[in-house]
Amino acid sequence: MSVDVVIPYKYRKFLDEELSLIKTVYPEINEVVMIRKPNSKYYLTLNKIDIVKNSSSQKIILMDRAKPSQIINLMRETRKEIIDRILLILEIFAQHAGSKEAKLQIELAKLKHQLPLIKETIRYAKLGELHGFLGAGRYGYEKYYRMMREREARIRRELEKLRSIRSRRREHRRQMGYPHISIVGYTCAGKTTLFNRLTHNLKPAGPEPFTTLSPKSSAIIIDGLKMILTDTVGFIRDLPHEIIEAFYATLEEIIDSNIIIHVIDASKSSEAIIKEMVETRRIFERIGVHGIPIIIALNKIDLLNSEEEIMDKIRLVEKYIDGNNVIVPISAINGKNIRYLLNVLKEIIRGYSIENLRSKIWSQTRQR
Ligand SMILES: Nc1nc2c(ncn2[C@@H]2O[C@H](COP(=O)(O)OP(=O)(O)OP(=O)(O)O)[C@@H](O)[C@H]2O)c(=O)[nH]1
Repeated sequence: MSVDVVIPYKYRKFLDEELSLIKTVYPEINEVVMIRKPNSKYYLTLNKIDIVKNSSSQKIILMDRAKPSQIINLMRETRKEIIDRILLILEIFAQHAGSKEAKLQIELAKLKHQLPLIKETIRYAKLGELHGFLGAGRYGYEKYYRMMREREARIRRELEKLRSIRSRRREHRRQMGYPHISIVGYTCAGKTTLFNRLTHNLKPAGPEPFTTLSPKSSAIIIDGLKMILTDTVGFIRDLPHEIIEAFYATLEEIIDSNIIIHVIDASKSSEAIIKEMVETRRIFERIGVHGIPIIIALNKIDLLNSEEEIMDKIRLVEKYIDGNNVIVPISAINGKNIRYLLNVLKEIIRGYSIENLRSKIWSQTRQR
């Protein structure tokens, strides 16, 4: 099924990234419409409405947040289904949801996101403004709304139960005294590939975003030192706060880590890398990551053309880190520098200071 895409002008620099997100669910994109200033009633301006109205697609992907009233008006005007950016991300999550917890979290986020829209639909129905398309009747919507609220309460209770089981499991791990390492980073940075390399596990790793949805942990032993490694869900630029909240249990693991491995795709442009560093820091602040040593795994160096290019990327990232961070350039796919990475992990766990480590790594990197 082909779709039309509406992208606010502010995202023009990330057009490729936004389109690749969409393509993971809807491979066939028909029209791409850029919007400078949304129309207060329809979100789209009237001449842009004509473009999507006359296209052959049945759905419009609106890569922004729109008011419920704007969505309903646009649906009425175009007679097409509207999927906004949050719903799209939830659809991508749903494609990869493995655990029961992840599935419930997605459903909860979806319900929470749709409730205001249903409420607005009821308001319109009460005003008698929804004839024909969307005009399923006020009582139908009210019943649906009540059902959704009940389902929401049930999911919350279930999630609470699952969360406490998981925190008991974490507590157990802590009591066993094993250090906990979380692998975090943007979607498609190579987290799962690195996790697989470090644990020799076989987990799905693919070019499409969000291959990892529920936290997966595995024990690894480096020179007799046992530690627990966890692969986490991928971050996304402008991650909607509704999703942060819904995925709190997943991200919770990060706060409890002794060390964080932040995987960055070094083959991206400098601008994209800086944006990701800044955004990741914001996410860390939001979920309460403080004082945890962070290893920046500058991944995919096999895609860079020369040692100089690798050094350039290291220098770039260095400008955005603090004293608690150390950079290790790696290739998760061919294993380059993985031994360095393991050594750094080991040294941090043994109490080696990041400052000392940093100069050691630098000299090793230069000698390669
Ligand atoms: N060239 C190259 N490709 C890599 C490397 N590491 C990962 N990839 C590729 O990058 C893509 C994404 O890798 P994943 O490991 O699934 O990425 P992820 O960060 O776990 O992604 P999400 O689960 O979506 O958050 C896959 O096609 C990998 O094969 C690397 O070191 N070099």
